Amino acid sequence: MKMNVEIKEGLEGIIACKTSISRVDIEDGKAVLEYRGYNIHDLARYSTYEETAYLLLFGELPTKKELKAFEEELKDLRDLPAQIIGLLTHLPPFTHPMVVLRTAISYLGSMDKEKHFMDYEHSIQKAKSLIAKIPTIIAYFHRIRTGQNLVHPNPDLGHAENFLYMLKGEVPDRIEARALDVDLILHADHELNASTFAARIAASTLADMYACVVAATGTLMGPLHGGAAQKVIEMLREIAVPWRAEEYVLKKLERKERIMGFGHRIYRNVMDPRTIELRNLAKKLAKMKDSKWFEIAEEVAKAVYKHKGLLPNVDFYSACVYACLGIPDDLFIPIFAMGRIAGWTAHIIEQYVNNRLIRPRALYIGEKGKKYIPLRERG
Ligand SMILES: CC(=O)SCCNC(=O)CCNC(=O)[C@H](O)C(C)(C)COP(=O)(O)OP(=O)(O)OC[C@H]1O[C@@H](n2cnc3c(N)ncnc32)[C@H](O)[C@@H]1OP(=O)(O)O
Ligand SMILES: O=C([O-])CC(=O)C(=O)O
Repeated sequence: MKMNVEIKEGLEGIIACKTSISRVDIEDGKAVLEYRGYNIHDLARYSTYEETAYLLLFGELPTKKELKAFEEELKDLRDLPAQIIGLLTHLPPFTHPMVVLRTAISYLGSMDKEKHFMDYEHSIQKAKSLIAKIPTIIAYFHRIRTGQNLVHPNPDLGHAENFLYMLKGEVPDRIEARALDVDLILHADHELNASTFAARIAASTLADMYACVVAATGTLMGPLHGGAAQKVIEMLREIAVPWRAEEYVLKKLERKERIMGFGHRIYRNVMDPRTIELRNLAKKLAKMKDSKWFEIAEEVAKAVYKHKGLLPNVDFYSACVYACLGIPDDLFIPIFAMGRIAGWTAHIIEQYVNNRLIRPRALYIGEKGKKYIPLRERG
């Protein structure tokens, strides 16, 4: 390969596939995010997670009848096979819940005799099952590791509301349930982010859907991607009071350390549209719960902008939302996955339908043509 070939480190700006699932663009200096052509602000205002998941999977908003049927199907698929509950009780209680999720999804795959069927109907069925079961895996593991009885899914409750109910053992109030619902809508898809790309790479080899979702789950966990949300709350806890925020930020920047929840590959100098919605949610919840997290977060955001010119990303205010909802820190990334599963599965299906193996090239920069010296002569 020629040495003057241009390499885009981190594949920045490279168009790697076509998609009709979500669109991220900068138009007239403002960021636009649409799912299947619908603006994220409209979806956050009027939709539910179930409706948004339907939209991502099927490409159109459902009719009332279609939505009802979809919601009922998800409810029917919520509970876990006994083997998965067994797995959750056997994993060490200190296991990170993201590792638990990855392992449980892999186990679900081992139990699905039809996992190798990649046609549209089978794929949609697996997607529905994963969307329905991921909240139960997260909530059950949390109850098991904290020595509490399992709270089984409640068919009278919607997706987000039921998750909070299974996690905490009581039906959440309407505002809290809606806050999580909106958060899940906002996390449901984001074009070719790292975890979705990982899922599509796996799908391009015709790996089964569980294998693709395991690849995505492992990728989401990294702190430069979804893992940042947990790091954000750890940072806010360390700062503890709003007046310490600027000093904390300055010290981090002096040490050339990254401040979690800031910066984005696409939204360089424009606000991530999801951040606008999540900031409003975090503000409202902080007021309602008399929580300090929003106030500290605001001071951090001001300081990071003043000293580095960076804007908060989706992980920043979502961390405040989860903290105000009383969700344990290490469940922040699994909740991201609980939202993103709709996007991951839609992308896996899109990849299956129009597949070509994803296999880019690398420019070799190591030594060449070296003479092999047998071990006995190497000393
Ligand atoms: C759901 C999501 O995945 S959203 C992203 C979640 N991740 C985080 O919040 C982790 C913190 N953020 C980051 O590490 C980065 O901004 C990323 C990984 C999101 C994007 O990275 P890239 O697109 O590769 O940006 P890149 O690394 O080129 O950064 C450009 C400049 O901004 C700086 N920068 C970017 N993010 C940060 C940050 N969070 N804190 C401090 N400096 C930062 C870089 O050091 C670099 O500065 P320089 O030009 O002075 O060297
Ligand atoms: O798109 C990205 O690179 C990261 C992101 O915001 C997401 O996955 O939601």
